[in-house]
Amino acid sequence: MTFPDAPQATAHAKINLFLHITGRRDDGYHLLDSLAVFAGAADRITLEGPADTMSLTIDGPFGQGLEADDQNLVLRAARALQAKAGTAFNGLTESFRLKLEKNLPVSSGIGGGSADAAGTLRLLAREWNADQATLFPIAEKLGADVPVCIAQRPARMQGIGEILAPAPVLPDAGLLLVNPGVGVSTPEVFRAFAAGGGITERPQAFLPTRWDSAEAMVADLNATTNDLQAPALSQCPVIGTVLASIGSLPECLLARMSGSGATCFGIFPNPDSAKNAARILNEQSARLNWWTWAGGFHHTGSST
Ligand SMILES: C[C@@](CO)(OP(=O)(O)O)[C@H](O)COP(=O)(O)OP(=O)(O)OC[C@H]1O[C@@H](n2ccc(N)nc2=O)[C@H](O)[C@@H]1O
Ligand SMILES: Nc1ncnc2c1ncn2[C@@H]1O[C@H](COP(=O)(O)OP(=O)(O)O)[C@@H](O)[C@H]1O
Repeated sequence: MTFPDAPQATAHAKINLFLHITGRRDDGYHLLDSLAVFAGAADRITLEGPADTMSLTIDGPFGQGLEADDQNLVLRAARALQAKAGTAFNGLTESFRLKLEKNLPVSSGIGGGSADAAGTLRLLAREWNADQATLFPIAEKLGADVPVCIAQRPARMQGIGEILAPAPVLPDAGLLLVNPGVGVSTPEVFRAFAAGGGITERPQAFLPTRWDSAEAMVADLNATTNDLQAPALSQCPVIGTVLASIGSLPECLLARMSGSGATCFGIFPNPDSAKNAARILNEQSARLNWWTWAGGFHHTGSST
């Protein structure tokens, strides 16, 4: 049982509105230029109580198939912060029973695991009075997407994700997320990208300081792309069906894949038009058992 006032963190889905690959480091990691934003859809992490060692239980619609083992990003984040900033009593570092409510599909290009790691760091930082400067080096080691998930605010991501620059203030647009239930491996998609010819030389994308409407945002996004979409599609052809389905919905302004896939998003004039589109898509594709979510952005303003 979870107590109503148990400390909790929400771990919001990250969406790459565009993703350009600009180079490659000597260690093989790809350099990116990407606009990362956050959707209302979220996992939830709860600190259920004290324990002798860090422990984790998982529930929620996508909890099955995700192990609560040492590799889980919640436990890895908890232990990494514990080692740096944990409070000790009688010679023992404080540990907790953690619970993860997994609402976001796994390995799906919306950074659910990264968001969980960042949410766990925020939650435990409150318990142990750790500041953001302590969290960042830990976040970077946990994964390329974890730093942007700390603030969960729109940011332009560069480097491999560790360089965060201000993003435009977002409009109150509608967002539809659709995942066809097929997990996609991020390293394999990057490998397919490299095998398919690699980097396209192009001028850096222009981004204004704000967008006042979904239409203005989409006008600029139309000059960008997701470089991982074609390689992901070659590995997982159903992504093409998802993109075509989103693009055919009423009032859809843009249909694109997020991250390394397979989740795709649609941009709509406002959250209600996105919810209406989701209702129509769910009726059309009920037999396919796709995961859908519709609403708005989590935060519209950048933190940097
Ligand atoms: C592609 C992106 C875009 O936001 O999102 P997702 O599809 O994961 O949501 C991220 O860069 C993914 O970040 P993240 O999922 O944290 O990746 P990591 O665990 O650090 O890396 C997994 C593997 O992907 C490859 N990788 C990852 C990031 C990067 N910039 N270049 C890479 O080549 C590497 O082979 C690495 O071993
Ligand atoms: N709490 C977690 N949630 C999701 N995936 C996790 C978690 N902990 C570890 N993982 C592992 O991290 C990998 C990437 O997961 P995820 O962040 O969902 O992918 P993506 O960034 O593509 O959406 C998967 O192989 C998964 O097994």
